[in-house]
Amino acid sequence: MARPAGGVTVRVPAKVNVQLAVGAPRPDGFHDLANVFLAVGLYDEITVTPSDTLRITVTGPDAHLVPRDGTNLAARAAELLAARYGVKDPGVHIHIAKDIPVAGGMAGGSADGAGALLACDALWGTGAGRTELLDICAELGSDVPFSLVGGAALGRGRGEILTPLDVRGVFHWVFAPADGGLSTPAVYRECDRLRAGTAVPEPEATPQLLAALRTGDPVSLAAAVSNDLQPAAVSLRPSLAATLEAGTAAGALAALVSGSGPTCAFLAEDAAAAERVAAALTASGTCRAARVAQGPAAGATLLPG
Ligand SMILES: C[C@@](CO)(OP(=O)(O)O)[C@H](O)COP(=O)(O)OP(=O)(O)OC[C@H]1O[C@@H](n2ccc(N)nc2=O)[C@H](O)[C@@H]1O
Ligand SMILES: Nc1ncnc2c1ncn2[C@@H]1O[C@H](COP(=O)(O)OP(=O)(O)O)[C@@H](O)[C@H]1O
Repeated sequence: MARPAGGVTVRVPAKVNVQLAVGAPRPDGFHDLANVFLAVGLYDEITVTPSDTLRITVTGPDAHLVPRDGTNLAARAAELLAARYGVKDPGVHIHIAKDIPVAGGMAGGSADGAGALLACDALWGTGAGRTELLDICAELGSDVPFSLVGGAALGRGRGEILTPLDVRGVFHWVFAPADGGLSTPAVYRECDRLRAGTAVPEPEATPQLLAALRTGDPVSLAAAVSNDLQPAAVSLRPSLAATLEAGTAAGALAALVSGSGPTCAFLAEDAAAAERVAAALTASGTCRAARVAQGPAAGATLLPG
């Protein structure tokens, strides 16, 4: 389906967590993190046009899995912005062209929240500054601020307190979405269950990982990636072990679960190696699909016209 005419369109990337260090549960139910985000070139496009009421439409392979009601993060973003700035006619048609796997650990819902916020700000001329937009993003969800800024960043707190990171060059990735998603709160609960009775250290980004990003060396990055949620995701979805193994056997430098999963992420030496890993994963039958993408990618971006 073509983009609805006469609107404002924003393109927003997915993310992979190259390190996800998870602390002990906090009294508010969240976990303190050292969350090293890398935005990657798989995108949702959010188009907003004036309408009498709030209306959501979605296209794309996973469209049927996306809520069309007020729980959609894009709808919540529009409502929060309108309430904060006293927008007189906040009716809006939000169209989501969805390419990011749903409930896949790649922050697709967060991308749509950040995208709708930026698009509505432009449509309504609210003139919210970067700080105000980031503040609304943090209210929408822990990962939403990163979807707005993109690139690479260290997320502290519950992931919403961002420090941009230097990255040299591009890293070549393969992403293997699974059939069916995993619930983020359920994966954090499983992580707590698996670690019950053990001392959980304060989460810290490792110097080796940050150095690997700065030098742009995929072999160094592969040696440093880690995800504390991976054992929990594999515990809830044991078939992920076969997907990870298939990517490693195909020559990936590193294989890890993306965030809370179930999408598996594979780091490759270069573009040609990524294509080979993707082909082998597709042929292995251990995942729904396999797609190459590069990171870092730019954050939420207004598209011309
Ligand atoms: C795991 C991560 C890694 O980047 O991403 P996904 O894999 O979901 O994409 C994030 O921490 C997901 O962030 P996000 O999806 O924005 O979570 P939120 O809406 O803020 O929170 C949903 C639920 O996840 C749990 N949660 C989230 C963040 C955090 N630091 N600690 C938590 O325990 C809580 O149970 C919370 O109620
Ligand atoms: N715009 C949206 N796109 C996808 N899912 C959304 C959206 N808004 C709310 N959700 C809800 O958020 C859940 C998590 O979706 P998503 O952000 O894609 O995954 P993850 O948190 O694993 O990165 C979905 O199962 C869905 O119920």
